[in-house]
Amino acid sequence: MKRDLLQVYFILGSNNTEEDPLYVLEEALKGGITLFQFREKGRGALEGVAKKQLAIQMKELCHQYRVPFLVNDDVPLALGVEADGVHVGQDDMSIHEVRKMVPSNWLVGVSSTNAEEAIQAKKDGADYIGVGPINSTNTKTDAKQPIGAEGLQEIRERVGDLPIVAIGGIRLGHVIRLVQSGADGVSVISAISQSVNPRTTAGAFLKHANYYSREQ
Ligand SMILES: Cc1ncc(COP(=O)(O)OP(=O)(O)O)c(N)n1
Ligand SMILES: Cc1nc(C(=O)O)sc1CCOP(=O)(O)O
Ligand SMILES: [Mg+2]
Repeated sequence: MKRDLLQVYFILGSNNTEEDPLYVLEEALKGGITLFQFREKGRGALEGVAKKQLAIQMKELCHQYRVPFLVNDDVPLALGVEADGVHVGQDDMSIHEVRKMVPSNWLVGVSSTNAEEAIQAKKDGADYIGVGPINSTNTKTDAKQPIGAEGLQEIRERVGDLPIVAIGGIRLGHVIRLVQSGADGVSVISAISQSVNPRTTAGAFLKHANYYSREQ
């Protein structure tokens, strides 16, 4: 995959904002997010037809701005809305199962908290890994212990040039250190979804991630 896609990877579900999620997404797209993941889970999450309808609307918005649309966990939904990829964690469908089900050009991302998981994800053919949690987060109730920039750096040293996005409790002030530690970009929910100005915030994240990005 083009690792630039990971620079500002925004994740959103309807329960991550008090605003209209489509408004928040469009503002983030205008600000310059480079990749999007629909993650509809947790308290009050939409299900069934309502979930699919929101996914379709979000995909259409992403495509207007030429940003790939990925779905978290739910591979049948991703297939049903003709997404551009999926993200799975250690407790979700395995990458082998996912690859058997989805078109060969789809992006498949895998979560990794330590070097062993990251090395396995690389062997299994992940397009990228989501490494975290970097910091503590209120957004994911079952998040593991934070690994910090040091944990990320160790994983980078063990996986060569595998594309990496850092995730978990990331704010603008963390971006430089994370890119210096080997991340190709950062993935955030609340920093953008709860910003008073998601467009400006997304733009600021892009500026930081871009300025410090490594030679490709
Ligand atoms: C980019 C990215 N990285 C990690 C995750 C977390 O996936 P997972 O561990 O499966 O947890 P849930 O998001 O499903 O609760 C992610 N979604 N995206
Ligand atoms: C979805 C997710 N996955 C994580 C992991 O560590 O794998 S942390 C996380 C939540 C990210 O939200 P926020 O940017 O608001 O902290
Ligand atoms: Mg998951």
